[in-house]
Amino acid sequence: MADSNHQIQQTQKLIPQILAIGHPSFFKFFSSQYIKNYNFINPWGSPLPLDQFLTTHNTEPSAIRAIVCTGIHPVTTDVLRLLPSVELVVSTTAGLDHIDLIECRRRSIQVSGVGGLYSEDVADMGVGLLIDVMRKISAGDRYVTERVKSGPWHFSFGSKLGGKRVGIVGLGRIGLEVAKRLEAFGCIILYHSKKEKQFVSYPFYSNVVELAAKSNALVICCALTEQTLHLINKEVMLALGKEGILVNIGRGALIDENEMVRCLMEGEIGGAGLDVFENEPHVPKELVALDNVVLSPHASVFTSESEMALSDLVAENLEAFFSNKPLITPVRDN
Ligand SMILES: O=CC(=O)O
Repeated sequence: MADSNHQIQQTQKLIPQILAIGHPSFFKFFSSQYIKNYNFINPWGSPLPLDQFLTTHNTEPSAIRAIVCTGIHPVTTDVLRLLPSVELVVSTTAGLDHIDLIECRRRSIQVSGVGGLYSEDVADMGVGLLIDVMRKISAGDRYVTERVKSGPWHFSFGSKLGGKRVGIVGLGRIGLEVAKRLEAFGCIILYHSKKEKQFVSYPFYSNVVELAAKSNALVICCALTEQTLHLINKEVMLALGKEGILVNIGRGALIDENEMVRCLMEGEIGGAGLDVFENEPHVPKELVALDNVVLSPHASVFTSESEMALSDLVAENLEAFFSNKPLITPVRDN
């Protein structure tokens, strides 16, 4: 018995202990490929506070040098404080609003993100939602399957995508992919970003209200920060106007959701395609009833291909860190 305890302790020393913060499905998939390399300690679903959880699982907090997080639970200063030896936070998400980056910087904790891993998938979803709202694909599906099964069909017209002016809010990796796709559909691209990008010729608007006033649709794909919280407020929505469409593939709180619901109910904007919500998984019930709104369960990053690539990328970042090499996809400015 003593021997086997000793063996377990030795193994724990050799296999890095990693705190897994997030839904177990990713860790299950990841472990199916990299089970031998890492020992994941996942407090998901435990009612215990993290410190008690670690004690109960015989884990010495100072043995944990890395965290992998999937964005469902925040990596706060309090979490980091419990782990005095953490030197790396690996995020499986494009958005990093769940990580206290300031505390990481203060403690010189490295952070890795996903680079451009999801950009195409998220952009596809953004364009898909826009087309769906404009051409009423989901509304048409409900019309055919739930309402008028036997005809005759009298379904209201949608609107043409080609020629529309689309304002992209956040011209980062995802925004650029959205722009590329919509240009191919014949749309005119305008944008708002933290800074003007010299490498594109699209018109830049430092003011989102002005961008909205010049756009038929806004596609929101910027990061959620203190500065961008409720960036899309009543003024922006009124400027977008009664025919205007909002697509959100960023984070729910980028839009003032109560105001958006009111604008949709009162016809102040024309429609919305939403992959994200302010208090997920809560979705305002008013949205469910509207035919000019298309809802998606925060799914833009999820494809079988991206899951596979993500798993490899997380492993590569962990491997780089544990071999004292530079991270593959470090978060800049951290
Ligand atoms: O929303 C998903 C992500 O940020 O990766």
